[in-house]
Amino acid sequence: MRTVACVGAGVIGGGWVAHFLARGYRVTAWDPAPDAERRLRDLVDSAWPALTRLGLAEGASTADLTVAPTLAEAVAGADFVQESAPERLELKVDLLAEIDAAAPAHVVVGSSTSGYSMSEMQVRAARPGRLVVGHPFNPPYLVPLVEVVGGAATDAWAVEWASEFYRAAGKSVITMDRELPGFIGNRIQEAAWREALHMVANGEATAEQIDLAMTAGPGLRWAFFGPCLTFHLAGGEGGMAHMLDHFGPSLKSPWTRLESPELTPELRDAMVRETDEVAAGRSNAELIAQRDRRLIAVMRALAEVEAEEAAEAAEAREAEGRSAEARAVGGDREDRAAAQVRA
Ligand SMILES: NC(=O)C1=CN([C@@H]2O[C@H](COP(=O)(O)OP(=O)(O)OC[C@H]3O[C@@H](n4cnc5c(N)ncnc54)[C@H](O)[C@@H]3O)[C@@H](O)[C@H]2O)C=CC1
Ligand SMILES: C[N+](C)(C)CC(=O)CC(=O)[O-]
Repeated sequence: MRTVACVGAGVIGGGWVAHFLARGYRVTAWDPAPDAERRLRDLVDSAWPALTRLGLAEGASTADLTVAPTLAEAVAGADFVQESAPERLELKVDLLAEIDAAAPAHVVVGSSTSGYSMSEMQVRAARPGRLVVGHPFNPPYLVPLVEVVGGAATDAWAVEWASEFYRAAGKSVITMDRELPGFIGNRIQEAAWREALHMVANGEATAEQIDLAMTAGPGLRWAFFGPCLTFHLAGGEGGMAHMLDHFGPSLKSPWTRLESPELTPELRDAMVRETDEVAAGRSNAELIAQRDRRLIAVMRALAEVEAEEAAEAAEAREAEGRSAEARAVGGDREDRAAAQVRA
């Protein structure tokens, strides 16, 4: 497994390219946009310092990227294909059929779609059995999660194979056993996003307040405990059961407005204007560099704490082993003494 083809090389496709290169794969990319190669190489170059800080696979190099002139040439020698074209159903349906026709017959194809089901997308492919969803999170070269799920016509082996491959390529994989609109991660974050849009639409909160509410509040905890474990602790000694009995009824209060708000031109403009204020003049490149440094800082801090916990657990196991041994030796001595008394 050496070569990955990335079809579509925008924000996500380019992020996948950077990830696979950093993991030591050869990558062939294809994107029909005239300026795609320049954009892709810029993205890889801007991601590389973060990836280098995080640790590259042996021999990993940006020189292992080839931008192919055609889709067929990009996928011809691939061991895996990752599709990251625009989120338009018709486009995905046609493109996946084209990839399927051009890629070697045994090769699995993953789609980065953030919402369509593979059942909807695989309908024109001649060999739909090898098509899976592999939904990443931005930027795919740093955020580990990939949600893997097949469609009605996907073979079980392809889902298994893709999950194993992503894992071997350094990702945290959720293999889903059924299709779920929006998968899991987006179901959760879109709920928060709908609430944010409602609050801006109603003039109840600004983009700045919403971002601070998340980064200084729940977001900080969600980096290591998810919403379930976090709320388990909110129930004190009674845990999740007390938490649900205590706060469950308030879920039906008018706090939440989970129907989507009307995305009026006014709401759209307010979101754009207020988010620009939050960005406070920082360019996209500056924001990406800040985001990547912060993500790495959080990942490093967590890795450090996990290593300390693992060392403490190993020490505790060793101490337990030593005292079990001491008890066994003591018991042995007592048995011998008792035998002498009996004799
Ligand atoms: N942007 C995000 O945060 C995330 C996006 N995704 C998914 O990733 C996919 C790509 O989204 P983005 O990278 O954000 O979009 P994007 O607009 O940044 O990139 C799409 C790229 O596809 C290229 N393209 C256009 N037509 C194409 C075709 N027929 N074949 C191949 N490439 C073509 C475009 O030139 C462009 O470079 C979508 O399915 C999206 O839902 C998944 C997770 C997160
Ligand atoms: C905005 N989005 C729905 C395309 C986001 C995702 O799908 C995942 C992410 O990176 O947050």
